[in-house]
Amino acid sequence: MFKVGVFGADGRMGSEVVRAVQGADDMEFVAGVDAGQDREKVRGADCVVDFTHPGAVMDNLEWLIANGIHAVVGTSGFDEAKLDRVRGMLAATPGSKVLIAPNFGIAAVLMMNFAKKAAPYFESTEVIELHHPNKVDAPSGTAHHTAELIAGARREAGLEPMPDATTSEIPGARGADVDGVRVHALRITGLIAHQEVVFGTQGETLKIRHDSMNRTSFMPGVLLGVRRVADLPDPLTIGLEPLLGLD
Ligand SMILES: NC(=O)C1=CN([C@@H]2O[C@H](COP(=O)(O)OP(=O)(O)OC[C@H]3O[C@@H](n4cnc5c(N)ncnc54)[C@H](OP(=O)(O)O)[C@@H]3O)[C@@H](O)[C@H]2O)C=CC1
Ligand SMILES: O=C(O)C1=N[C@H](C(=O)O)C[C@H](O)C1
Repeated sequence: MFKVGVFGADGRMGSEVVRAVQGADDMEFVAGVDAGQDREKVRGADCVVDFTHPGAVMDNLEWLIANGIHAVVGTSGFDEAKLDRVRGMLAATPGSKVLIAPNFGIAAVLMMNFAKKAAPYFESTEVIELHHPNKVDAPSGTAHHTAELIAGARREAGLEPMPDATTSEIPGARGADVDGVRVHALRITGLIAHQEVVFGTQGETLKIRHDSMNRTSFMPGVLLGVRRVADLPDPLTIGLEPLLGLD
C-alpha cells in the first residue's frame, strides 16, 4: 500500500487528488493539509502530493525533504533558480525523491513532446495557453515548459531567431518572451486548462492543441507519479516524460 498525504487538500486540484487516492486500491490516504494547518498530519506518509501555491511549495518541499518523505509536485512557478534550490536541499539531506511535473495530463505531456519534435521544422512558433480566470500565475507552467522545450530544440537545430518586424507595440500585445518564444495567456470563464502551439513555415501551418475538460484529466498522471516516485533514479525528476518512456 502507498501511504499518501496531500498538501492543498481543500483546493481545486488537491480535493480531486484526495478523491483519486481514496479510490485507488493500492493507496491509503493518510491526511490532507491546507493553508495554515500543521504538516505533522502527514507524518507516516511515504509520499505527499503538493498542489498548493507557487509561494508555498518551496517551504513544503523543504519540510518533506527534511523528513525523508517523497514528493509529487504539481504546483506551478518553478524556474531554474527554484529547481537549483530543490537540488541543493536534496543534496544536503538525501533520502527523498522529488517529482515535479508542469502538467500531469498524459495528453498534455504528449502535446509538449510533439511540440519539441516539430519545432526544428518551422520558422515561427508561438504558444497560446487558455485557463480558468482563478489561475494565479501567467503564463502557465505548462506554457513556460513548452516554450523552453521549443527554444532548446530550435537552438540544437541551429535555427535563427523567429521573424518578427514589430517596431510599434502596446506593451503585452506580443505576449511574454520565454527564451525567445512568444507565449500568450488567456483567462476565460468556463475553461479549465488548454494550450495551442502554432507553427508556421512557407505556405503551411501546424497547430497542436491540448484540452483538459475537467480536473480528473490530471489524476492518472498523479497516481502514476505516486506509484513510481520512490524508484526514480535521480533525486529530482522534472516532468512525467521518463515515467512514460518519452525522450
Ligand atoms: N501540474 C499539473 O498538472 C497541474 C498544476 N496545477 C497547479 O497546482 C496549483 C494549485 O492549483 P489549484 O488547485 O487550481 O489552486 P487552488 O487555489 O484551488 O488550491 C490551492 C490550495 O492550496 C492551499 N494552500 C496554500 N498554501 C498552502 C500551504 N502552505 N500548505 C497547504 N495548503 C496550502 C490553498 O489554501 P488557501 O486557498 O486558503 O490559500 C488552496 O486550498 C497551481 O500552481 C496550479 O497551477 C493545477 C492543475 C494541474
Ligand atoms: O492552474 C491550473 O489550472 C493549471 N496549472 C498548470 C500550469 O500552470 O501549467 C497545469 C494546467 O495547465 C492547469
